[in-house]
Parts: sequence; C-alpha cells; structure tokens
Amino acid sequence: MAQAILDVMPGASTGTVQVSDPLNFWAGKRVEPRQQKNAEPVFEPATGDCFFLLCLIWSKRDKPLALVEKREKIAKLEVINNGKSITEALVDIDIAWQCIEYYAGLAGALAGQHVQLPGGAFAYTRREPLGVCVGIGAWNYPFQIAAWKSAPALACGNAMVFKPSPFTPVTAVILAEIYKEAGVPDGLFCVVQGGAETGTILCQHPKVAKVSFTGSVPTGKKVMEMSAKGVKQVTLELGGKSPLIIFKDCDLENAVRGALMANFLTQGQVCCNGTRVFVQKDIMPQFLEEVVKRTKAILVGDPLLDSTRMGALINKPHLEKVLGFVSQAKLQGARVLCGGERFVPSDPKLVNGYFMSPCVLDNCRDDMTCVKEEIFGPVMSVLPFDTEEEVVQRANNTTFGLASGVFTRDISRAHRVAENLEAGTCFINNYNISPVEVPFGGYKMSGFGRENGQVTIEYYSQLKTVVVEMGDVDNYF
Ligand SMILES: NC(=O)c1ccc[n+]([C@@H]2O[C@H](COP(=O)([O-])OP(=O)(O)OC[C@H]3O[C@@H](n4cnc5c(N)ncnc54)[C@H](O)[C@@H]3O)[C@@H](O)[C@H]2O)c1
Repeated sequence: MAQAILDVMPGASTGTVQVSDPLNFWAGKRVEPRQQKNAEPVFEPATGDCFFLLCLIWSKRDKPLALVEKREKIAKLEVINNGKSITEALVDIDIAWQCIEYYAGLAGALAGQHVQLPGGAFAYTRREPLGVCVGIGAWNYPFQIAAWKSAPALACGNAMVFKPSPFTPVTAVILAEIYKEAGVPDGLFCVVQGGAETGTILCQHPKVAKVSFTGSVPTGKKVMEMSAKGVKQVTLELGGKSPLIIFKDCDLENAVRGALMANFLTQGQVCCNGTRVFVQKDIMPQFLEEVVKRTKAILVGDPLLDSTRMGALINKPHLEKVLGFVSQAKLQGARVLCGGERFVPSDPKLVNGYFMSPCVLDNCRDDMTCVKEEIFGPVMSVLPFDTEEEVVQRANNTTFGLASGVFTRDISRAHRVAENLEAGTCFINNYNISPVEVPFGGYKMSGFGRENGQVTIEYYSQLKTVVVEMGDVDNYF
C-alpha cells in the first residue's frame, strides 16, 4: 500500500494527488476503519481541494526499505497535506530519520547503575519500558512529530499508538510501514486516525502507561487532566510566544536572517517561533529596513516548487484566524510594514489556496493581543527596548516558555541573558535549529518533559531497583 501512494509521488504536482489507501495501521498493516461514517474532507492547502476523505470513527480490525530512500516521496506527500515548501519538508524528513538513527544507537547504551551497600550487599538499577505509550501529534510537523515520539518510545522497549492530527493524517502510516520493513514486530507501532474523540479514548484507556502530546495549551491541559485520572505519565509539548532579543552590538546581517528564521518557517506555524522580536532602539531603523525588504522578497506560492520559500497555511479557518490577528493589531495601534493579507498566486490552480503574505508589525506594545497571544502564522511583532534588564523582564512577562533567542557579540551578555530567560531553549546568535542530539521542550505553560537528546530516554522508561543481600538477614524479631 505504501508503494501505491509513494509510487505516484515522483511525478506528482500540486493539485494532482488523490489519496485512497487506508491510513490506520494496526497489527502490521494498513486497515480500513470498521465504520465508514463521519467522513471529513482533508484539504490540500495549496489548492483548497479535498484530496482525501478521513473517517473519524476508528475501530481495530483485523526486506527493509530505508526511510532515506523514500525521503523525497514522503516529503512531497507532506507538502500536499500540510502546505509547507518542499525544501522545508525534505529537512523535516531528514530530521526524522536522523532521530530514528540516534535513538536506535542509544537503545544499546541504555544502562542502570551499580550501588555498593554495607556488608558486601549491593543494588543495581534497570531501565525498563513503561508499556504502551500514546503519541498525539499536531499538524505542523506531521511526520517529524511521529518520529520524535516513536523513536525514543520504541528504543526504550515500549509500544506506541500514534494519533496524527486529523488535518494531516497521511504520512504517519508510512512511518509505520517503514518500521515494519525495518523489522519492528507487528503491533509495536500503530497509527489510529481521528480527532478529539479518538484522542480522549486513548488518554483514558486503562492499558496506556504514558501520553506524549504535541499541540495547544488548552488541549494539553485536557490531556493532563485525563491522564491524571489513570496516573499516567505525560509529556506536553505545547504552544509558545517566544522572545527574540536583538542587541545593538549584534552582527546585523545574522540578526535579520535569524528573525526571518524565527518567524516564517512553515508559514509561521512553528511552536518555538520567536514572534516577539525585541530590537534595541539604536539599531531599529536599520533592522526594520532590512527585515521588511527581505520579508517582501519571500516567494509565496506552489509549495512543490523548489524556488518557493513559503507555501499555504493549513486550512481556511486558520488562515482567517491569522488574518484576524493582523486586523486586531491594526485596531490596537500596530503599523503593518508589509504583508498581512490574503495572497492569491498567479497560477490558476492555486486561487483557492490558503496563502497569505508574510507580515511585519511595527509600533507594537507589550499589551497588544498580537504580542501576547500565539498567532501561529507568518506575523512578526517588532518591539523597541533600551536596556538589558528591561528587555529580559519584558521577555519573561508571558505565561509561555518554549524558546528564546539573543543576538549579541558580547559573550558575557549572551550567557547572562540565556540564564535569565525563562524558556526551555535559548538560541544564541541563531534561531530555530533543532538537532536531534539536543533536548527540546518547554518551561511554564509551554509544557514539560523533553523530546530529543539523551534525556528523553528518562521520559520513556522507568527505573527498577534490585537490592541484593550477600549475607544473612537481620535476626530482628
Ligand atoms: N511544543 C511543541 O513541540 C509543539 C510542536 C508543534 C505544535 N505545537 C503547538 O500545537 C498547536 C497547534 O497544533 P494543533 O492546532 O494541532 O493543536 P490542538 O491542540 O488543536 O491538537 C493537537 C492534537 O490533539 C488532538 N486533540 C484535540 N482534542 C483532544 C482531546 N480532547 N483529547 C486528546 N487529543 C485531542 C488533535 O486531534 C491533535 O491531534 C500550537 O499551539 C503549537 O504551538 C507545539
């Protein structure tokens, strides 16, 4: 089945792909849902056309080919379903296979500790799996999220049932097939489709030991509440409104590139985006001139073309929500320096796509909605500041704490600011790079637990202590 859809991908162009293969993966194969009801259309963001009908009620029914070899086909499918540019999708797939290789390597290195006790006795610890883990994904990095959750889960000896977002159901099942081809036993990685209802069933299931969730803060709270009832462990990768601080002593060219990286990847639909860009007053004019010039030059259009730098937003309601944030920002006194409007590419097949022009907002204040809330679209809010002390306090004045960034040539300042920012990641003189070796996760309401890096082993395993007596038991009674 994987072959069927993947085989059409090399020659595929925007608006030509229809998916008909079933997208649930259970006991080692793709399976149709038992009931074909409540079907919802899944839209291709670049054309606005339906390319798959997803059944939201799901019920169980009854030679290795490397991921690397399939990367281009999977990336194309990811583009058709998600709307991001092919250049970015290829990077996502590469990060996914790097993550799987990384945890496959770590699997053999899982080890406990040996502890010497008085009288020759000793104890040792064993790292054991948790059992069945559930992964629930967001729609912005469909394949990559499935890999980030399943690779450490399986490496620690767990099974995983993964539920993609109903907006992007297409590629997780291919990961399941790749695992099978690589020798993963049937049933160890399953994919179930659906939305909130399916997610709820998974979080409440008594046999589930852990839920790893990526999504918004409100849904994350519900997941945590449901998991608490069953004393299940949770990892929550939630939203953000991250600060990016640009000091006047920065390398301006790199700071401008960093600000674009921090705001416009995947049409701005990135959880760790640095959307509050604080710029020291002295360099504000030069910064704005460069950033606006380059934002205007971003090529928005057919996401399957190599030249495209920004594709389409995930769906129509989301596009309208993002445009609504821009309108509200204007009403609250922000000035639109560029973009912020629906964009209609000249290619006739893209006229109904969910495109918008990337936006830079100036004249922003900390109390504006666009500065306080996660927009999850290509909208950068620029804020002036005077001193380091002031900007750190303002940067931390948020309930979120996913990421942060600082551009400066002053090495002491860079580390001092990194220490003082309340966020799970601080990028110094770069933004939005995510090597699999490095832990990723939130502070405050952006969640807890980590993905990637060695530490994630601790979130997918539990320690058993074995105490060994070498002498006689005390004759106490
Ligand atoms: N921190 C991270 O690593 C990270 C990464 C990507 C996205 N995000 C965040 O995700 C959000 C956007 O994604 P989204 O719109 O898909 O989020 P969402 O919260 O609407 O949905 C996320 C997932 O939860 C499922 N779900 C919905 N209701 C549920 C319920 N009651 N019980 C169980 N599952 C339920 C959805 O079907 C989907 O699979 C943004 O806030 C973004 O910042 C965070």
